[in-house]
Amino acid sequence: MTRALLLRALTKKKKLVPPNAHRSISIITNLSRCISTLILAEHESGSIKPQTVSTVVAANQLGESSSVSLLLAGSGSSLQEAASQAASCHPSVSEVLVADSDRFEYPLAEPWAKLVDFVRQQRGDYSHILASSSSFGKNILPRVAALLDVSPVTDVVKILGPNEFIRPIYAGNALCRVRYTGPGPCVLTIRTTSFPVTPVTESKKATISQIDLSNFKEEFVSRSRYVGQSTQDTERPDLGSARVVVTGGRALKSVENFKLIENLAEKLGGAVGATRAAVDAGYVPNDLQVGQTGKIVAPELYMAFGVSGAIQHLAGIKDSKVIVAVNKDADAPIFQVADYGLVGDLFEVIPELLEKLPEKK
Ligand SMILES: Cc1cc2nc3c(=O)[nH]c(=O)nc-3n(C[C@H](O)[C@H](O)[C@H](O)COP(=O)(O)OP(=O)(O)OC[C@H]3O[C@@H](n4cnc5c(N)ncnc54)[C@H](O)[C@@H]3O)c2cc1C
Repeated sequence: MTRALLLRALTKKKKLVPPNAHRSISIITNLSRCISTLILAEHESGSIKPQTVSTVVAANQLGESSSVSLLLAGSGSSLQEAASQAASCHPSVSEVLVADSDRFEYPLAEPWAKLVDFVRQQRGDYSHILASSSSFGKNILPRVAALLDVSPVTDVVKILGPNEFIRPIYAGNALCRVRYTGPGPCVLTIRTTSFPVTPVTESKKATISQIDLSNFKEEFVSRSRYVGQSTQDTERPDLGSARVVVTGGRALKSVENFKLIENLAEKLGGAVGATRAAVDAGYVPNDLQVGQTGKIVAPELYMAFGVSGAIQHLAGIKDSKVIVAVNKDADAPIFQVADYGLVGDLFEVIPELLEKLPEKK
């Protein structure tokens, strides 16, 4: 592919997306009992996070007559704002449960896991307990499963029925069909990039209930301590849910050079990603790592510069709608998965793209 063609393709981004990009998932279900799902909701600055809404979409696929409850914990006015938003985030949400206490100011796994068990005992049995496969969900749900003495099913990418799921194994090189046969509840983490949220016209507001925490014992929260949180650039979209992701690999060679990737991401209104080699070399912090041991992304446009295409990296990008790769090695494995590939030196290509792409609107 020539540079001129790549540039033309990028300036007409909309056309890059194939018509079948938003795949529909067919569901086989033999539901015989009512499905009642509790979802651990993530929120920030008074807003529910997009991955929680994707988890609601997944919950809907467990069965036709499912009821969906969202559990929000935290403290203060931002929690109540998030709860109010959660109540209308998707028409299938039937109830929003709010645990308002200083003890949940930070998302520590131990008190959260105890809270889930507490809520389950107070509000009745749930057939399913779900969270997204984010660091939040992956931290808490295994503890919930251990408390309930059940085995969790992690990283679900497709739901075939109330107890039958598809999940990736071997760094995404194989898909495994899992049937959960243990006692209830069925505890799942959801790979949210596989459950896109489609716009819904119906608007409905779920009821919001405050959880009575007077019997929630203090010793439940004593084992872990919040130390701190560092948040990167908040101007850019979240890597996990961005429409455009621009990723740089080891070939960038320095922190200084990595600014080329950041400038291009800025121009395209996208998020910055990195390979593990780039992270290990210290060019960017590790929360930008994409891949098997980093973030899973599914943007409309994924651009990889100086990325070889190791399987561990590809495991994190395979759901991207369009993949563009620039690498000076024509045999680099990334070209096997790229929709558009350009054999070239990124230090020439990126400045040219920066010059010729129109300014962000
Ligand atoms: C258990 C495990 C988990 C892992 N998890 C992850 C993960 O989550 N994410 C991840 O990314 N990796 C992961 N890795 C590492 C992975 O195997 C690769 O080592 C890594 O992805 C390579 O990064 P890279 O493509 O930047 O570097 P390299 O493999 O060194 O590739 C650099 C590429 O840049 C090209 N290049 C060089 N100069 C230029 C230039 N000027 N212009 C254009 N192209 C140029 C080269 O041709 C080469 O293809 C994991 C590995 C293991 C064992």
